[in-house]
Amino acid sequence: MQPEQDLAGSPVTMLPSAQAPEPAPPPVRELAVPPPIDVAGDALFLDFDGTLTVIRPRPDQVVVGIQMRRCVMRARTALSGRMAIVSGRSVAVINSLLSIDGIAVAGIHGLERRDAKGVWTRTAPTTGMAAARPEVEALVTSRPRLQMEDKGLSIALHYRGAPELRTFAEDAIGAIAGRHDLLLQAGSMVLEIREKGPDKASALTAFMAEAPFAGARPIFVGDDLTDEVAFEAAAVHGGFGILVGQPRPTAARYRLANVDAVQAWLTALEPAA
Ligand SMILES: O=P(O)(O)OC[C@H]1O[C@H](O[C@H]2O[C@H](CO)[C@@H](O)[C@H](O)[C@H]2O)[C@H](O)[C@@H](O)[C@@H]1O
Repeated sequence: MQPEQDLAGSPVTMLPSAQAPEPAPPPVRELAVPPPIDVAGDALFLDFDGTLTVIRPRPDQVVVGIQMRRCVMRARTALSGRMAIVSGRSVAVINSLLSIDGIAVAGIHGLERRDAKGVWTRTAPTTGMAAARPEVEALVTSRPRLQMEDKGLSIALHYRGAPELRTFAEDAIGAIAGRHDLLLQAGSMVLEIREKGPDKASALTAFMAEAPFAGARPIFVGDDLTDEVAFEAAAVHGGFGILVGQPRPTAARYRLANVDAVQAWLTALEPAA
């Protein structure tokens, strides 16, 4: 190996990359189980997939358990309506899967929102998304084990059924996002191209500016990487996040192990004094 010269002119021996020291991974904090919900002062923001429902091989296989639905309804009543679902799914899909009349929902990661009074806010679709759509269709035609989920304001490319295609999918969808000026967002074995605009953090912030959420302490419960910004937003508003799943570097303050633990935590909510 030839020594190279550093800026001061001294010879510097370059290590082959195999010998270069790996940066230490960030330490993973062990998080405590969250305290009970305070029904007098808390507002609850719930992610959907992986939080209220167990992850399934395909998005259309998901169902909400009867008991979980009851828990969510009971919590909403106990919190005097200070509850919203904040999901990557569309509001329409949340409505049909959860089927709770009038519940506040932010869908497609915040790009659409129906508030507690039933008022809608929706990001306008761009021509970029329209131009990207046939390109994603062609991609999935070329690799049928990838799955396309068209949500209008975003298109998800799922590789849960073909994990070995992850790098291919990242490169291909990344190029499409770049060509059409769309955001690329990674989730749980999914890559999404989406319109620019609100995310889960801004959705939480928007709810917190309105009745009946204003003045409450926000708690955001979620499992996915896309929930991290909402954990941070909850903290900014004086609350905290609860990570669902395995420990990982996170902005959440507490952790629940899985969907069953979320249900148990919701079931144990304290009645108002
Ligand atoms: O924000 P969320 O409510 O957690 O939604 C995130 C995405 O969830 C769905 O995909 C994920 O769940 C599927 C069903 O369990 C699973 O098959 C997929 O691999 C996961 O990524 C949903 O299909 C997406 O649209 C949401 O963005």
